[in-house]
Amino acid sequence: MMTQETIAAIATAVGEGGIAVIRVSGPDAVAESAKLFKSASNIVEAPSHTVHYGHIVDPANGEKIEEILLTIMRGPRSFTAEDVVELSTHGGVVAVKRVLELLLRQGTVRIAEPGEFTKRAFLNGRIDLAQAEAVIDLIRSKSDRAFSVAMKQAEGTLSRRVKALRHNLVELLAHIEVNIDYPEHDVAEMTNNYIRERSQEACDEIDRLLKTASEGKILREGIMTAIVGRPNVGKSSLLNALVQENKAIVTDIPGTTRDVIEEYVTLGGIPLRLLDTAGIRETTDVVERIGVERSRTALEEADLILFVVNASESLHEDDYKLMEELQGRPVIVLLNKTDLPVAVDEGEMASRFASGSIVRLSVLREQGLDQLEKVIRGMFFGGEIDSGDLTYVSNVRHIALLHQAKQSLVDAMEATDAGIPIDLVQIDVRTAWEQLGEMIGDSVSESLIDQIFSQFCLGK
Ligand SMILES: Nc1nc2c(c(=O)[nH]1)N(C=O)[C@@H](CNc1ccc(C(=O)N[C@@H](CCC(=O)O)C(=O)O)cc1)CN2
Ligand SMILES: Nc1nc2c(ncn2[C@@H]2O[C@H](COP(=O)(O)OP(=O)(O)OP(=O)(O)O)[C@@H](O)[C@H]2O)c(=O)[nH]1
Ligand SMILES: [Mg+2]
Repeated sequence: MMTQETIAAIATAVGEGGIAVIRVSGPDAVAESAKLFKSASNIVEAPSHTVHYGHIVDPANGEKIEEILLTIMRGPRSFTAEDVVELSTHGGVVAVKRVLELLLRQGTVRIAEPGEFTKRAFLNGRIDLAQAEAVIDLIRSKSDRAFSVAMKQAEGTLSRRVKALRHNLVELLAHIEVNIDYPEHDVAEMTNNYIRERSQEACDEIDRLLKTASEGKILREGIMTAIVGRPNVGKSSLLNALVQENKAIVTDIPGTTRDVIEEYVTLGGIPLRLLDTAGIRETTDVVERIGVERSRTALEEADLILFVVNASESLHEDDYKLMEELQGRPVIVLLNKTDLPVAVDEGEMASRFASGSIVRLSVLREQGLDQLEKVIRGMFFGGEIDSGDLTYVSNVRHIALLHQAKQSLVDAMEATDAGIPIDLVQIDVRTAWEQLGEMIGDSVSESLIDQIFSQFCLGK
């Protein structure tokens, strides 16, 4: 599906900068650029992957417009797998626009749609759909880790696992096919076992991929972590210690924090979206009561709750009330102020919460924060965040397809168990194979492709 039109766009962000780059791709990229380019080198003849110094000149009147560097990459060894020319102009909005206008004025070059360069890389078979989608994630990633994950996917790690899965399903399909053609009663049971085993294996791999989805979301957006507890136990002090800055006001007056304070912090490689909340207690103060309501909302929405208790006092009625609400939630109990004599009944806490989730802390002395970090890592990644192949399914489209493929395989296994003829079972397996294919862009509709690439920015 080779495209014939030549397209151009500004590839760098619009605004002031050192340089700006115009990218041109398509069969006329070199010839059309050459019409505007005055240089010691003849770029029509120049070899691929060479850079040339020269000027952009308006062919209408010979006026020198810009001093540029021009790069040639001939297809298929280019980003789009077509002939690509990049013109780097001086930064700033005016110069780059004038050069682009000159290129477009000639008639055969048109402005690219958002994502069209990457779309061509896909249509020309240089990358698959999952890789192309990762390019969007690359651009949007806001943390080093999210970037590394997207980079891996752009390199094809997810695609390889999906392809391996499909390869196994093709083998299974072939096996079933043989049995449809030569049905022998005594091998039927063996075939059924084989279908069950292979489908189960595929389901297990899909589950592993799906498990990475929630971890992937956490890596991109941070674990929503609410710091809760009754007033004056040291919640704001904890926030400040974790972000290593005095973001929240700390005083010894109960009810200091009135509104939810939000900060991002990376703890042992795990991004947290920390919410410091107003101490939860019954109160008649109107402002404080609104704050307490906001604390409750944060508590309800949190992925992780840091429940702070003042260990130097015995448990308070407000603590008991809160503990009731925390039942069944992902909680880490922080016994704070352990620099003071401990009065809280630790045995009682241990009977209410899993022992691994109780951490002794002194925010004042900065003690116990490393233990907190360990517990968080353990809870979310089984302590394995730094290892693994960095495959994270992040895209909602991929997640939906994985769920569908898994369901098709479950259908196949159930059909087998129910003694349904294997040519019908085969249909379910084939459906799973097709659904996985859609992840990497096998058999996807044109409108879906358009929709995916329209999310890109101009010039990508
Ligand atoms: N100037 C410039 N910088 C850029 C890009 C670009 O397009 N232009 N990229 C745009 O995103 C990124 C680099 N990505 C690229 C990926 C593949 C190919 C490419 O030409 N691949 C060919 C040839 C490889 C080779 O010569 O060995 C291929 O894979 O077939 C180029 C850029 C980041 N920096
Ligand atoms: N001794 C001791 N004091 C602490 C510790 N952590 C915090 N404090 C003190 O406890 C008091 C209350 O701290 P905050 O961080 O404001 O408490 P809070 O839970 O945010 O309180 P509210 O915002 O009112 O709900 C301050 O005087 C802190 O200095 C600790 O580990 N040990
Ligand atoms: Mg506070």
